[in-house]
Amino acid sequence: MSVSESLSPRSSDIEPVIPTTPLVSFFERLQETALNTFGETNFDPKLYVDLSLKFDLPTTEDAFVKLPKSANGSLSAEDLKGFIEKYFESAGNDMVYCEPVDFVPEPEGFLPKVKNPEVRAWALEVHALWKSLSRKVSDQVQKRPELHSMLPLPEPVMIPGSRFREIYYWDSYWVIRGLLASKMYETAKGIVTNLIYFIEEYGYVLNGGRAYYTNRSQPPLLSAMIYEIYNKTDDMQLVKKSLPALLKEYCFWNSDIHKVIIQDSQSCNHTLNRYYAMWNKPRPEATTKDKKFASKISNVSEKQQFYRELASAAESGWDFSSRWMRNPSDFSTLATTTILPVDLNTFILKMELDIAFLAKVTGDNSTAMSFIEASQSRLNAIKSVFWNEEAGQWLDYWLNDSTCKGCQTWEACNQKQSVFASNFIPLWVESFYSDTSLVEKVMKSFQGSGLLCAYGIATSLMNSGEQWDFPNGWAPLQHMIVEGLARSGSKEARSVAEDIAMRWIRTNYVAYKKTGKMHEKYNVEKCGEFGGGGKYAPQTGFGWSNGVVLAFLEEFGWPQDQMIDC
Ligand SMILES: OC[C@H]1O[C@H](O[C@H]2O[C@H](CO)[C@@H](O)[C@H](O)[C@H]2O)[C@H](O)[C@@H](O)[C@@H]1O
Repeated sequence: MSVSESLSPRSSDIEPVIPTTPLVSFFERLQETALNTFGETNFDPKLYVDLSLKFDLPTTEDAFVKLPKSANGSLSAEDLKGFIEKYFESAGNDMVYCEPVDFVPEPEGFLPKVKNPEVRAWALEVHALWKSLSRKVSDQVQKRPELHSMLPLPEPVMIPGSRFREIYYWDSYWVIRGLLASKMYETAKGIVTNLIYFIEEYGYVLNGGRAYYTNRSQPPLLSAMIYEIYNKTDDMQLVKKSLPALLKEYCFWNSDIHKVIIQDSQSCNHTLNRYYAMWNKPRPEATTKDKKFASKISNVSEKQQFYRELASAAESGWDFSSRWMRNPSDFSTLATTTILPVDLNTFILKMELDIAFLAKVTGDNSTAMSFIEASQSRLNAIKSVFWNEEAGQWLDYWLNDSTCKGCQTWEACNQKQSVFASNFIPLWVESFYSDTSLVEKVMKSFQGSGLLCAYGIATSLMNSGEQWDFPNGWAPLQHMIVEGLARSGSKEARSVAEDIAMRWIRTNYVAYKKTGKMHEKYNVEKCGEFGGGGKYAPQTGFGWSNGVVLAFLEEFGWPQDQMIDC
């Protein structure tokens, strides 16, 4: 029996939906009323699901239904504003600022390779941003959780910033990489403790720390966080505490809904994974928008499926992208659950390798062996299903349908021929470095792909208007590709990596000087310009961008007389 078969719970429910709380349902009603009353201008639906109640839910609902309505059922903006002020705490009040225990303005041994004084001064400013992003869940949430969508957590968190006022799963990996460069090991461990707490409570790491994020996860990088922290701190206690949680998380990703079997041309079966949210309704943080996107779908089960595709795209972290659409100009053709994604399977390969490593250091050789075997099977699967020799890239694989009963036969035409940054993510994992001709081929393919722009790596080649597409560049994608090239063992690849890191640092620096802020995403065609598109206004702060700048400066440094302006 394989490691995933022996660990995986067999769910009989193939279309699972995790129920939401009465509070979140009420917030959704409030959100819809707010849109109808205040109008579209500057409307952010997430604001309404991030409020806290001042009184209990029945009292608040009672006051809500008693609000005076005109003949056509509408409320006055003044009445609704007054109601919100009287009955709710503002969004963000459920977290309090908290000074990180291990923050010092200039840590000893901070970024030793950064010699240029201007770059060093800026890096210290970015380092200081940890103070503005550090929060602790308020005591009010711990005392009366039923009044809040914020979930209680044992340790402080780093929020991404702006409208993202809670912890996020995959963002935390790059936050932690930055914290390690900032020598803030205790803060990094606290973040991991929170994510482990999610696994203990829910069986997996939630998309984020809110009651409306309990129906899906995000790209699984917890093992990678623990691996990085252990390498810097040798903290065996942390490893021992995390292993049971990692095994549980591994089961979650290998549950029936996430698992797909593909039979290759040699009749060999491969198990791979996909994103699959346990939700078939509008995402509460975007109910008003999701209903609008679904408005032209009249069939009830097709509508439910569309909502599942939306939530599954959110689970992928790439919400939203032409990558998940059958027809990139029609958002209602989202088909996330019909795709086996290259990056998700790379993350699970990394999880297998990390668990094997962490089990070995605790002396648990039998777990280590099983996970080495699991990683070898996945390597074969990645090669057989995703690798495309002609392109020199790993391509997402489109399933024949999303039901995934039994196994599907591999067909070359099901590899998606479009170029996405995710096609190069496997190079982030060391398993591929021993094949020097493969590294060379992938590097050449990347250089000729069109993704490498003047100020970083574009997410795709298509300008669909979605945020996970051209011309946006995202910190996590820059980091994984740069780190993969830099560690691959090829000298040339390392110098390509350094060049990309410098382009990215430059544009982050110039944007910071212009706006005073670090941004969630950047426009890789224009120096110092932040990204746009998508379904919400561009955000600042910003956890993963700060983390990647610090990690790049740690790895490559910045020479004394190298200019940083564009
Ligand atoms: O509210 C819309 C979506 O917001 C999140 O996604 C985006 O921000 C996250 C935090 O930086 C990031 O992890 C994700 O990659 C972004 O696309 C949230 O994760 C989504 O679930 C949510 O629908």
